[in-house]
Amino acid sequence: MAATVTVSGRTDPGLLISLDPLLREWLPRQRWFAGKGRPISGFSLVAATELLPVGTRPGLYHLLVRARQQAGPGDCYQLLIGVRTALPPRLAPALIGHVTQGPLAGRTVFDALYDSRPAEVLLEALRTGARIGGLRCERDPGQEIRSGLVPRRLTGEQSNSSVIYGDTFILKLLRRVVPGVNPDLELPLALAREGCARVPAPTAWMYGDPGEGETEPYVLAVLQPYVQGAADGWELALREMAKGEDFAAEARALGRATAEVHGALARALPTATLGQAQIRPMVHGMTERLDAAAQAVPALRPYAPALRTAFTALADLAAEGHTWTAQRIHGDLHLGQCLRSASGQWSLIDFEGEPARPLAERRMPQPAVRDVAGMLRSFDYAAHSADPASPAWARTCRAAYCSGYAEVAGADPRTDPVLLRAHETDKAVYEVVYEARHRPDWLPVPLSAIHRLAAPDLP
Ligand SMILES: Nc1ncnc2c1ncn2[C@@H]1O[C@H](COP(=O)(O)OP(=O)(O)O)[C@@H](O)[C@H]1O
Ligand SMILES: O=P(O)(O)O[C@H]1O[C@H](CO)[C@@H](O[C@H]2O[C@H](CO)[C@@H](O)[C@H](O)[C@H]2O)[C@H](O)[C@H]1O
Repeated sequence: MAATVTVSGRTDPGLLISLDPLLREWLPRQRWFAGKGRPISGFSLVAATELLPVGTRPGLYHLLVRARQQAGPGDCYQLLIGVRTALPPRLAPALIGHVTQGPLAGRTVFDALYDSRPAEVLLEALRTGARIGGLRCERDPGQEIRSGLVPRRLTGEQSNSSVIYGDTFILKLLRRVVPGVNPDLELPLALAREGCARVPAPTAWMYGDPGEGETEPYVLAVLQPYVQGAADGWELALREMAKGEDFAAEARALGRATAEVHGALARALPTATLGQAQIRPMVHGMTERLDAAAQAVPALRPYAPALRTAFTALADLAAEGHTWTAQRIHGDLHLGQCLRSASGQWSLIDFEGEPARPLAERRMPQPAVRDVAGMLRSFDYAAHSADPASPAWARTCRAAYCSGYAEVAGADPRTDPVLLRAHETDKAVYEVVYEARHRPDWLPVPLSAIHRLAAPDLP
């Protein structure tokens, strides 16, 4: 591959002179930008690598850029910046802007993932296990990657950005990145070692060297086999519900798949026992999140005292000496993270956890019921986003999912209602904040669950 490294971010602030005014406008408009609603006060370059020289069509920079917002260091984002003299019409949606200052003055810069050549450069780096400046690729020697696979960008709103290569592989480029082990690579690798076929095994991945004052590398991208002809659980559930079809058999299969993945994770990675000393901070975290959510979303406030009882009930059980097992889990499981292949097999994807939480927290062993609660919420979401809402549909799916889970795990999550209610409440509170921030029209969906969770004994 022709890529050369000619730029080190720490010694080339000139690049940011060109990009700064454009990124201030463009970055906050991206779905994956985590700091919405707070103005950007400036940028610093964590790393910059020239992958294709400026002047070729296109020039290509790989950047790790920290966006400062108010106090604190700010979040670091991975950007692939294409550089051309002018954009062809097909790349119009990728436009970042026309540069008026600094070394790129007179050029047009754009999100290079929209363009095929940059996507090919990435695949070639992964295929060959390349080391390019601060970027380092590794791959599973047991999986073949053919060269020349044709890329297409995955459209649709995502937390990150993905490119599909010849319907054979999918590359996920992480957008908001932090140094350290990322569960989106760590867990699928562990599951592959364990022989668990429910999760596509990583084929190749890319690290970025630590920035100044940092000790751990960044996980930047993961390539994995593309599940062809797959439909995600959310699409399927809505489709079946609209036809008046039962989804119980699929919900049961999903319960079984979840339990298989949990079993493999418990075998592959450390587990822990949670007693009062561990439950107390967990409950404290749930309560804090509830309080913060009630501050941010006024509609939640009337329910807060009743919701808090879901957490205190768990603390009370722990105080009585009850213990629970914790293990590594998916961390943000919902119907959209489940893919059904053309042959009807379910896979789970996207092990990043809730992206807003600190990495260390996301990597801690937790009760597996947390994932179960995520899926139960998802059936409820599907049922209450339909018009008219179908609570009975949700009830059937939720029961079938728990039964399927129990068939494999040997224990039904419903036999621990206090733990389950605490986690469902915590998830619904998270969803209220998520929807208020990202999709205000959807806010009534988690709020209807909040209403039910606050009065659990109502029919
Ligand atoms: N292995 C795969 N095979 C087929 N499609 C996939 C695969 N992995 C992800 N996808 C598709 O890409 C979308 C985004 O992937 P995901 O890992 O959830 O990224 P994000 O973190 O950006 O939400 C999924 O909703 C799914 O449609
Ligand atoms: O898939 P992501 O990692 O981006 O997860 C985030 O976005 C999800 C929505 O796209 C959000 O999920 C919520 O909405 C889903 C329907 O769109 C529903 O199935 C989920 O149960 C509900 O939580 C997720 O919470 C958020 O982290």
